[in-house]
Amino acid sequence: MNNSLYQLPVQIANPALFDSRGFIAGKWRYAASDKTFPVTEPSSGQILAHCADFSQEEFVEAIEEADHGFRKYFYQTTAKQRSSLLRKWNDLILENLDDLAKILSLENGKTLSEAKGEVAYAASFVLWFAEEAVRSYGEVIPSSYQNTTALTFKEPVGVCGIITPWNFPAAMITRKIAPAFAAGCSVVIKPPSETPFTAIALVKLALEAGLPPDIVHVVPTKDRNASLELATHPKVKKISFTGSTNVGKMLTKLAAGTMKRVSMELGGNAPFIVFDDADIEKAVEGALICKFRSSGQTCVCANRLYVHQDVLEDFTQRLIGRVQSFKLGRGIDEGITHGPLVNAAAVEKVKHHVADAIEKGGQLRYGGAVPADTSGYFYQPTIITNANKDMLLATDETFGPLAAIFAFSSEEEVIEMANDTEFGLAGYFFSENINRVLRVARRLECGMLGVNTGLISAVETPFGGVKESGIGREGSKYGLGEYQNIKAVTIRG
Ligand SMILES: NC(=O)c1ccc[n+]([C@@H]2O[C@H](COP(=O)([O-])OP(=O)(O)OC[C@H]3O[C@@H](n4cnc5c(N)ncnc54)[C@H](O)[C@@H]3O)[C@@H](O)[C@H]2O)c1
Ligand SMILES: O=CCCC(=O)O
Repeated sequence: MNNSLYQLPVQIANPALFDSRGFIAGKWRYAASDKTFPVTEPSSGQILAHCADFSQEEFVEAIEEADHGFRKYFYQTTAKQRSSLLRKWNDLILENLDDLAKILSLENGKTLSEAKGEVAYAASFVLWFAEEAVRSYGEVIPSSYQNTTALTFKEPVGVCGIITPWNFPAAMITRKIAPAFAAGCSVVIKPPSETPFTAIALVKLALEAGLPPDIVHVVPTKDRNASLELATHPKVKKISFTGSTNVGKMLTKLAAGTMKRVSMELGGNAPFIVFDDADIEKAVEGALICKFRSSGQTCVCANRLYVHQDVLEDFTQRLIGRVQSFKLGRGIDEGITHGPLVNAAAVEKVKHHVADAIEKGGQLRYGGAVPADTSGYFYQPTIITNANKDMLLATDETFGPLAAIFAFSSEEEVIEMANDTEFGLAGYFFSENINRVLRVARRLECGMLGVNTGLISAVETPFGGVKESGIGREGSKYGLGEYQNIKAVTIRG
């Protein structure tokens, strides 16, 4: 029998990549209890496969083994050795890009071209941190004591607990574990239960690249309490989480019990501002990317579109014109531009936000319903104007294909509206006036800003938020330091 409890509904060149087992203590295995959980294909609502469902005891086993592997030898590997393993892993990901993208598209629902883009994006973190690994320098500090030298060493933090969301099943994992390996850490990964198979496939390739078996563990589970071991076990020295703000806060509180390092990449509520001096065509292009990418299910998706009253109708008409050409359908099928939402609850949330907005005075300009002829978790791309701050969508991340357009009349007013949120992940604005660009860029409260673009994600750019959108930065030259401790060494004589 295939290692998966089901066969994939499409052919892949390397069938061994699709596996429903976890990898703990050097072995691919099912849970000791034989428990599994179903994983659904969002495009059809049908079960894709069942995945091994591990217990708290199995998390403890993985953590202890990861600690052992870290101490035994990974800590002592050279940066060059780790860099070369990461390079091999990057090559294998790219060689298997088509297969990984198919697995990802099936379990997540995103289109095959989006899935291929994500796998390439995921690989870019592996290559980046292969390069960073060998350029991680300590310092010599001028000491204030006579005849004394002060130095810093950068050391791996140790075992890292990794918890990631379903919306980027590949990239959210590599953005964490590539810098962890580059620094010399070991990892225990709890992949999202909606999309565990991409993570499992990536770990298979990491092992094939030569990463030592006892420093990488992937432990799927549907039992949230079991995975909390990653936030409480004293041998875990760092927890790196991407997901919703509420869960991030809960994990941070638990991690405080043993003073773990934390990286928290949390929810957003991105403002997207179109000033009256903007290039409207550019703004529409930006909105298509950052509102409707992955059907609105990215943490950096625009959630509130603020458009100056003088250009509002022009912008809205042009946006409707472009959205009309979207082709909704099964992500993996040819010609589809937009896939489904992840599950029925996600569809219900969009429905609820749309109904609430209409009840509070919003004007439905496009979409606004579940398409009649689909069986999966679909919702039409939807555009609502006359949005206001009392609507749920003003404060709560919709995480779906709903573009809510608010009118504004002055720069001062829109900055206040944009900053009126506890979140601060991404923001976007469009203006052709350089003075305004610099002024507004300084005043918007967020970790990442797109100016005259809807595309901000790239390996070299620090990814992360302010306010309740998180702690820490991923990717870029800052990402490696999140997995390192700085040790100060003062030498007399
Ligand atoms: N800032 C970023 O980089 C970033 C990136 C992607 C997604 N996100 C955010 O993630 C959210 C969407 O993802 P989601 O719905 O998977 O988030 P989520 O918080 O529900 O789940 C994220 C992960 O945490 C696990 N989890 C959920 N509840 C848990 C609990 N009580 N105990 C232990 N583990 C638990 C999930 O199984 C999953 O692996 C959005 O808010 C989005 O903005 C942020
Ligand atoms: O969903 C959030 C992460 C997506 C990205 O890195 O662009």
